[in-house]
Amino acid sequence: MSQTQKSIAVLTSGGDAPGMNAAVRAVVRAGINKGMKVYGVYRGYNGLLNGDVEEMNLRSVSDIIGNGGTMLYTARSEEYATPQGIQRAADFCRSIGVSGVVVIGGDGSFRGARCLTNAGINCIGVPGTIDNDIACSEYTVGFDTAMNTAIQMVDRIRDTAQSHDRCSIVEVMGRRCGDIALQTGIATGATAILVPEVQYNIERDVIARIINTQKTGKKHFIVVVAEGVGGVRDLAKYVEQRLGIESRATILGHVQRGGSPTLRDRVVASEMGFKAVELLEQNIGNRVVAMQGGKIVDLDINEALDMPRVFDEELYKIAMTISI
Ligand SMILES: Nc1ncnc2c1ncn2[C@@H]1O[C@H](COP(=O)(O)OP(=O)(O)O)[C@@H](O)[C@H]1O
Ligand SMILES: O=P(O)(O)OC[C@H]1O[C@](O)(COP(=O)(O)O)[C@@H](O)[C@@H]1O
Ligand SMILES: [Mg+2]
Repeated sequence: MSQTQKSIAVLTSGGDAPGMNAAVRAVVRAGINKGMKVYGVYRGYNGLLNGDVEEMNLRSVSDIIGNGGTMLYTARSEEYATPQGIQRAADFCRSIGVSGVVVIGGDGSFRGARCLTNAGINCIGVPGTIDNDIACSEYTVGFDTAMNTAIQMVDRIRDTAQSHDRCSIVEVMGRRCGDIALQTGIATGATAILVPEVQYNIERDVIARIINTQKTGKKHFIVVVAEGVGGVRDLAKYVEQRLGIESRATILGHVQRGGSPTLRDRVVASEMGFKAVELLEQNIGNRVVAMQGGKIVDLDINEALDMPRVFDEELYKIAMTISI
C-alpha cells in the first residue's frame, strides 16, 4: 500500500432500508476505483466502537444490489451517542488510517455523522430510510420499495375487506413522518388518512368520510393510519360500534422494511453512494447527499439538519378530494 493511499469507511445505521446494499456497493466500488482503501463497518456506529470492520474488495459487494436489508448490518447505538463514544469512534478511525466515513442512514445517523466530523473524521451522509423524512432531500433510499410493498399489502387487504363489506384500518410505518401513510393512502384509494403532521378529528376525518362514501353506495372502506398516530385496534372497534360496519385492524410493521429494492432505489442509491465518495476524495466532510429537483446534490450537514420538513399538504388535499 502506498503511503498516500486514502482510506475511507462505509456504514449503515438506524432502521435498514431496501437499497442500502446498492449504496454500500457504490461506495466500495467507487472508492476502490479512485485508488482508495475502503473498509466496511459492521452494525452502524457500534462497529467503530468495537473495531468490527473489514477491508472490502470489488467482490465483497458482488450479488448484493438486488437484496433488501444491509450486508453491513445496522444498529441504533446509544453508546456511540455520547462524547466518549464519539471520541472512541474517531480515535479508532485514526488508528486504522480512515480519514472519511460514508454514513448511510436517517436523520439520527446524520447527527452522529456531524459529531464524528467535529471529532476530526470527515463524514458524508447518504439518506437511507423508508420514512422519507430527510427534509433537505426530496427522496430517501428505501422509500419507493417500502411504498410498493405497502400498496401491495393494502390491495390484498382491500380484496378481503370488499368481500366482507368491511372497514379495514391499516397502520403503516412512520413515527414522526406521514409520507408513507399519505402516499399509501392515495395509491390505494383510502377513504381516510391519518398522519402525525395534520391535526385530526375522528368524527370529521374518519366517521363523516365513511358516512359520505356510504351514501354513494360504497360498502367497504380503507383507512390508512401512520404509526405515529397509532391506535388502529381502538379505531376499528370505534368504527364498528359507531357505524355498525364490521371492522378489522392490521399493522403492516416490518414487512415494509424488507424486500428486493426497486429500480428507483437501486439507481438513486448508486448515484448517492458515488457522490459521497467524490466528496471524500476532495477531503470534503460534513455534507449530506440529497436529491433536489431530481438531481443529486450535496449540502452542509448543519443546514440539512436545521431544515424543517415540509409535509405535502397539496397531495393530502388531493387524496381527501378524490377518495370519496
Ligand atoms: N444527536 C446525536 N448525536 C450523536 N449520535 C446520534 C445522535 N442521534 C442519533 N445518533 C446515532 O445514530 C444512530 C441512528 O439514529 P436513529 O435516529 O435511530 O436512526 P436514523 O438514522 O434512521 O434516523 C443512533 O443510534 C445513534 O447512535
Ligand atoms: O426497527 P424499529 O426499532 O422497530 O423501528 C421502527 C421505526 O423504524 C422505521 O421503520 C425507520 O426509521 P429510521 O430510518 O429513522 O430508523 C420507522 O418507520 C419506524 O418508526
Ligand atoms: Mg430517522
